[in-house]
Amino acid sequence: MPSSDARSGADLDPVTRHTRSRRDLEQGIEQDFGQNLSYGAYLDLPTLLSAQHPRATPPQHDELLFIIQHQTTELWLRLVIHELTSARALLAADDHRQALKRIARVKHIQASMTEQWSVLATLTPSEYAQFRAFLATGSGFQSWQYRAVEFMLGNKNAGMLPVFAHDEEQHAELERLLHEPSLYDEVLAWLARRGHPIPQEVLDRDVSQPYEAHEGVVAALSRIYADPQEHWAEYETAEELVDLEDNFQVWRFRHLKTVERIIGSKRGSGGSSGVPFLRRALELTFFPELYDVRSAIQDVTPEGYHGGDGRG
Ligand code: HEM
Ligand SMILES: N[C@@H](CC(=O)c1ccccc1NC=O)C(=O)O
Repeated sequence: MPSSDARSGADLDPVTRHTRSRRDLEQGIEQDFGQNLSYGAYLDLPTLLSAQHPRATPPQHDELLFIIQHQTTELWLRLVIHELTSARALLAADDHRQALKRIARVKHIQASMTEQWSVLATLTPSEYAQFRAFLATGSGFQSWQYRAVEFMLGNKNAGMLPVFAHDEEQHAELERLLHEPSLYDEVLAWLARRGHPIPQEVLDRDVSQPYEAHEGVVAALSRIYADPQEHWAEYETAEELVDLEDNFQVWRFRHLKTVERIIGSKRGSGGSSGVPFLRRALELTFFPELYDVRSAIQDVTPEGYHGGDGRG
């Protein structure tokens, strides 16, 4: 009589479909980790899993959620920076195909980061109030990786640097990114190299300054959007950037709504007005002309159409 495990297939050899003995199983599984690199060592889990330090006294059950939510976001941001750094370099080397591959991955990471807000949304205002005071003046304002991503995408704001003055390395890294071309600067330079009429003053701009929209860029993009088939690489790249910005805004919006339901209209621990400050950030745009071009696209009208109420 076969065991119920064997009947369900759980203990069958996947190749021979014969029942595996306990000894077979034990032989197949690596048990001597003295010589080989183990799972935990490769991933440095001892470091990762000993990096959660709740501060509230008496201890509060929900503080671990708060810490892990931030740490997972910071891990994803680390990968976003890695991918965007590569995407920018690939574009500078005229390899837009590989750059798009990097951007595709960033879009999936963003989706995951956004989805993750639902975990934090299980934190009620009463639960957060039990440990909020222990966070003192800590705030997302001080996330240098977040600021790095903002700079890389093109939201250059030198006013954010003093926040990192206490950490020489982080400050220097952000200062470096501030003076490097953003992803958008690289895309515009790439378009120019492909023969699109990007104004010289845009190509020569001081990249450490906030980007300002230029009519000449809207005109260049209008040609691309008027004939996608003819300019497919440029058109596809432009739409990928719009996806990136769209995803970023959805993340910002979910942050805002989560904050709203947890602290209401309290001021932020980082010194801002809180929800009104986060709401203003929704008006920021990384790639202004990619939105402007949308209103410049001519609607195709049916033959013989002379305007009116849509009934011809
Ligand atoms: C209970 C949860 C949270 C609350 C109440 C909250 C609240 C706030 C507030 C009020 C601000 C404005 C700055 C300030 O005055 O502090 C802010 C900024 C920020 N928060 Fe959060 N936050 C929460 C969770 C998170 C999480 C999980 C992350 C992920 C890393 C995060 C990342 C950020 C970032 C990056 C900023 C700066 C945004 C910018 O400069 O545009 N926050 N947060
Ligand atoms: N700004 C939040 C505090 C906060 O969220 C926070 C505190 C310490 C470390 C990270 C934080 N996350 C994001 O802003 C608040 O005002 O409650």
